[in-house]
Amino acid sequence: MIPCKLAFIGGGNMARSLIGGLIANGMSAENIHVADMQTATLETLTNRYPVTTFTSNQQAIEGVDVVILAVKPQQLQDVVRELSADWQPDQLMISIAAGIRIEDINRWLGKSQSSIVRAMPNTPALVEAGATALFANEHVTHQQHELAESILRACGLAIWLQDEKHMDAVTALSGSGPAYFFLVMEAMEKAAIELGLPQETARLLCLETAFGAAKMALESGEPASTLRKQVTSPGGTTERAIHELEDGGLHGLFENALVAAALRARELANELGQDHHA
Ligand SMILES: NC(=O)C1=CN([C@@H]2O[C@H](COP(=O)(O)OP(=O)(O)OC[C@H]3O[C@@H](n4cnc5c(N)ncnc54)[C@H](OP(=O)(O)O)[C@@H]3O)[C@@H](O)[C@H]2O)C=CC1
Ligand SMILES: O=C(O)[C@@H]1CCC=N1
Repeated sequence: MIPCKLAFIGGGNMARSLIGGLIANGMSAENIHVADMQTATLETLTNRYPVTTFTSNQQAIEGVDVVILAVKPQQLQDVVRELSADWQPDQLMISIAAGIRIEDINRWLGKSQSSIVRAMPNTPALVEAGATALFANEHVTHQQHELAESILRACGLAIWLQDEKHMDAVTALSGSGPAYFFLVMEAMEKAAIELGLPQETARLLCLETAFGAAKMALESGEPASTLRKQVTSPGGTTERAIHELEDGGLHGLFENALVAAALRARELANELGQDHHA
């Protein structure tokens, strides 16, 4: 059980995943408020979960302990400024927006000593297999620290960062990461279908293989390189396939991809961290 009342501002993809994970983990939907400007988005949510919905952000945060900002980075400044008037000193704000720094959120909120956590979750939170990194400012109390961790841990792994500057790399790795694996799945399935497998057979074998590889890497504790070598018989089939992937520049591609994502997070912070109301 998570002992708090929680409001999501923004009821889109990531909020939906976190809400699904929290409810699957025993959080009472009664304690979850969700605000969004789109009634259709709210309806999609209430069709699945009996959460309380609002079209007013101010009303949604009334009486809650924790507010999770789940709007796009481009919408964050307006939302934080809007919440400022009604913000209570004992409330905890958790921003999941890519890039945006705590110091900017704090300035937009305009209060001294506000408790703010930055978190970078990912969509597998929906099935309680998420991975989230968190960073707290100095005003977050021990109890709020535990609360933030318990909320994100309900959705999977939750780990604290020692330095906020690591958040951009986390965003590039695990925030965006599910999309990379989904892309690899798409590519592998397509190639298997081209080799003649029926679509459903290709899909199931591909997904179980991805799941099995991740489970084995987690449970064995062996480095991925060791596990890869165990599959790669000298002169065998895997060796040929890996040769193709490495020849095609797989390592360099991932390096470029993660650098590009982290740079985009920094760009978002620099573009959007400016005060457009100043
Ligand atoms: N998707 C992901 O995998 C991850 C996303 N994030 C972060 O989570 C945040 C949300 O992303 P995501 O869920 O994908 O985005 P979505 O666009 O799916 O969700 C955001 C929701 O907020 C609504 N919204 C816009 N403005 C307001 C407002 N002023 N008040 C209330 N609601 C508003 C949007 O409505 P409308 O569509 O009309 O604008 C939309 O329904 C982003 O900051 C992103 O960086 C972090 C980790 C992973
Ligand atoms: O693509 C994005 O910007 C967000 C942040 C991490 C995952 N999705």
